[in-house]
Amino acid sequence: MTEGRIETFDAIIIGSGQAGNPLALALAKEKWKVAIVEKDVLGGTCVNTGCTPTKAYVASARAAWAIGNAHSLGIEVPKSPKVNLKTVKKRKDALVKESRLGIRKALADSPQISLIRGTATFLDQTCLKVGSRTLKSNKIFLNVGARARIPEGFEDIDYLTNTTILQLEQVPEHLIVVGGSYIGLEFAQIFRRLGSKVTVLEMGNYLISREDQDTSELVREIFENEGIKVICGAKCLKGKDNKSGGLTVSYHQEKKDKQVSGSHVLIATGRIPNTDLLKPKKACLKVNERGYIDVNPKLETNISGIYALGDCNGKGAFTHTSYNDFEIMENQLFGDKKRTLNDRITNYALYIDPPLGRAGMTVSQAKETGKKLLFARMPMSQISRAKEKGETLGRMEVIVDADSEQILGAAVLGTGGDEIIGTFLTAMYGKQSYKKLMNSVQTHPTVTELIPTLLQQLKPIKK
Ligand SMILES: Cc1cc2nc3c(=O)[nH]c(=O)nc-3n(C[C@H](O)[C@H](O)[C@H](O)COP(=O)(O)OP(=O)(O)OC[C@H]3O[C@@H](n4cnc5c(N)ncnc54)[C@H](O)[C@@H]3O)c2cc1C
Ligand SMILES: NC(=O)c1ccc[n+]([C@@H]2O[C@H](COP(=O)([O-])OP(=O)(O)OC[C@H]3O[C@@H](n4cnc5c(N)ncnc54)[C@H](O)[C@@H]3O)[C@@H](O)[C@H]2O)c1
Repeated sequence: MTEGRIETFDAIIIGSGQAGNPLALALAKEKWKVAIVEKDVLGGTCVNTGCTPTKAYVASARAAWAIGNAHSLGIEVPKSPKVNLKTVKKRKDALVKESRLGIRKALADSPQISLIRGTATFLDQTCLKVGSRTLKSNKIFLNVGARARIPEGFEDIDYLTNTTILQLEQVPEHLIVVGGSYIGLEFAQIFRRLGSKVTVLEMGNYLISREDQDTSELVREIFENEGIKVICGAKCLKGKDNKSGGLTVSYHQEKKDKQVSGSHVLIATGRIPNTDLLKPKKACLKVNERGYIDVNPKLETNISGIYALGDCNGKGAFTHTSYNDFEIMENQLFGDKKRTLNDRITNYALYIDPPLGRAGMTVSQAKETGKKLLFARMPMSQISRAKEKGETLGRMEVIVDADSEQILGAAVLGTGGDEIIGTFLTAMYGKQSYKKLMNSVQTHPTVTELIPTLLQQLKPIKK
């Protein structure tokens, strides 16, 4: 099986992601001897090629948009600000570096932790190979994350992914975005606002297909009003690098073969877990047909002593879900063992502008439960704070179980939606009757202060 010297640890963590780093520190605090293995830079997707850099770009894009719209608030500035993508990138790089250095320092400050650079592959259920080293432990925690999925027909062209688009120093002339979901939409609006012509090609009949169709249609309207071309029902089949420069994407729509050419193509067609790199078969680790490692609510895999956390277990695909996996693991190891995946309420935000904050079920999902439902919706155009800001696009909506009076889900597409959604989420975690929130007094003038009014307007809806 293994040859040479074997290095033994109390725990081995693979991947310095949103679960791996805090777990290493928590185990070290309990005096465990820990190895954390990372094949790339520290911090994983969120820090380097996900949340931090994209939200830094969202802020720059928002500044460009605000200047363009300042005249509507009585501020006279040139309508087309000059965008310097090199400076935008430099600001982003500094933020990323700061986070990465923070992680490096925290890990280095603990004598219990060995940071091992390289790709880990299983040799058996307790041993891993990293370069020429062999590591052994009875506790192995996998936090290997995911990478961009490149569809067949695009492998050989000069495409961009969420990683490489963040290295550009010139704004693309015409960015074609393949995939109209979270990654595609955030980048589409960022680059439109920074000055690109943008075309979004989405295979499904509507954008962000996990949302209710009318939410998706409202997002499409907002995008089209900003000059983004949205083409749905477009199955992208292949890409081609043009001899004269630029690229062409061929797609199938309404039974016809069509094409669109642009200067750059971003592939945003989903993620695949990095579990293949681990050679999971060597450990007899059960991986599903999409490559995700099967776990139970305690994050245990089919192999005793091996756990999977974060995007690679397919139970969440967000930074907060990965971090929550760490919290569950810590509780299972050192706490009262009561925390599990079953406690988690779905929540996330789509960082377009205005943002979409989401908690719990969509209306379509709530209807599928067969419960008696109450529903209310309020347009942002009726909310004073939104009017004062001059940001009246979008709406708030909430869905309630009529019998238990508990909130099943909420969506806030509108100014501050990413923050406002937290009010609904808190009530949901508290398992309170919606009437508690309805009878609360919220601060004026905020969008949140209209949540009690929204709840007063709840009406039964048909299943
Ligand atoms: C463009 C983009 C924007 C996003 N924006 C948001 C957002 O706004 N909000 C949000 O909540 N989520 C967002 N996400 C999702 C979020 O980034 C991830 O869910 C989050 O980073 C959790 O990842 P993780 O901890 O599972 O693993 P990761 O952070 O991906 O870390 C896995 C680490 O494991 C390493 N690794 C993999 N295999 C091996 C191996 N065999 N040996 C050694 N090391 C290995 C990798 O190099 C990597 O560093 C975004 C994602 C993308 C791509
Ligand atoms: N704000 C956030 O929290 C945030 C932001 C970005 C990414 N993320 C995370 O990253 C994950 C991945 O995001 P994503 O947007 O890449 O993936 P996704 O799986 O959400 O969407 C991929 C989209 O590409 C489309 N598609 C697939 N193949 C296609 C083809 N050949 N032609 C045209 N369209 C095609 C699909 O229909 C789908 O709408 C998300 O699940 C999310 O958890 C989160």
